Amino acid sequence: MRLDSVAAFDAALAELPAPDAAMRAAAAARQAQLTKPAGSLGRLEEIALFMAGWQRDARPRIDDGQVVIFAGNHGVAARGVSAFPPAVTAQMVANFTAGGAAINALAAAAGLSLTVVPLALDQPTGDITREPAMSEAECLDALDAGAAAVRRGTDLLVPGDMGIGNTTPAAALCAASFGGTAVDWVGPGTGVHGAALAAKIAAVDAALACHADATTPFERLRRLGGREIAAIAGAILAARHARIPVLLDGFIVGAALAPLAAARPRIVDHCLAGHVSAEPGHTRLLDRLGLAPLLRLDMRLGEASGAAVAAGIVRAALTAHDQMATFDQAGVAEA
Ligand SMILES: O=C(O)c1ccc[n+]([C@@H]2O[C@H](COP(=O)([O-])O)[C@@H](O)[C@H]2O)c1
Ligand SMILES: Cc1cc2nc[nH]c2cc1C
Repeated sequence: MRLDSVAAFDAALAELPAPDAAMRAAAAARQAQLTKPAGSLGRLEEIALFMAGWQRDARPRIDDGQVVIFAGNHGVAARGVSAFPPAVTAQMVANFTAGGAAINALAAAAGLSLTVVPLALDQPTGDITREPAMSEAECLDALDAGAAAVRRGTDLLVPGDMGIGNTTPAAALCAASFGGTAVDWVGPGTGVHGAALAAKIAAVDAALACHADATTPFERLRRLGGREIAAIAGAILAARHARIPVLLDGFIVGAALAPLAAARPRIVDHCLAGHVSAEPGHTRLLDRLGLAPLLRLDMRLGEASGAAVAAGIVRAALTAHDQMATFDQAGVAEA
């Protein structure tokens, strides 16, 4: 799908497809016959039904799961809001491409492919404390790049982010979308403390004041977000229209959804929260999105790493759903 105009973005957000209720019901009927007390596989059972509804298959599978990492640079990083210099964004993209990052190992462990999409890394966004992050054309380019990165035939999308400084726009998007002030949403990110953390809080409060009149999902993304953040939103929206289930990573991926979810809460219906990040605002964000994380491992890396680990749980849920015997087949007496 193309997200190359504000009208196309607004229309995509306005008309969200629903899961296939008949396939979900067929999966539930199968699950009721599997050799276990009803409900005894806990959330694994709901995961199998969720996947059945979105994949439109009573025996859902992950044959072609795709991790996509979007990378962008942020003008606000010049304010010292990160523990690392902006050059690390491009250096980590090279590391992803060379195969040496955590996500390379974790995607391989989970049996997922990995795509890396660098977005104009030599052009940091505007400093959100005093100007819009992006022009309308830049934001549309990022949204459309996100949509274009979703491979046809993908059966699970796992979007991830890389962008030094991006927990600052992420916090601003959360506050603008769900209320509260900077202190409610700002945390250490890569590891800022003391005076740097105070500067980060001040930067988010300044951004909120500067862009208080941005009230639509597109304007919030454009003015307070970043290229990789808009691309993640575009990928998740495109996945919805292709009925591809999505496994969410940490604070930045969730924040990309915040402006969309504030207007259309059902945008998260095709999403599972892979984990809750150690970034403190993520707990609050998942609560606002109405999502319960699959894992709590104190991870705060980004780059889809937490979601890639959670993909192993989703795969386990689907394998049990597919491979277990029924009471009939196994000759086990029912309740
Ligand atoms: O995913 C998370 O919850 C998460 C939490 C803290 C930091 N990160 C990663 O660290 C970078 C942003 O941190 P910072 O301090 O530069 O704003 C960016 O590349 C993110 O992928 C990611
Ligand atoms: C080294 C490093 C790796 C990352 N991966 C995602 N965000 C990151 C931030 C840093 C600093």
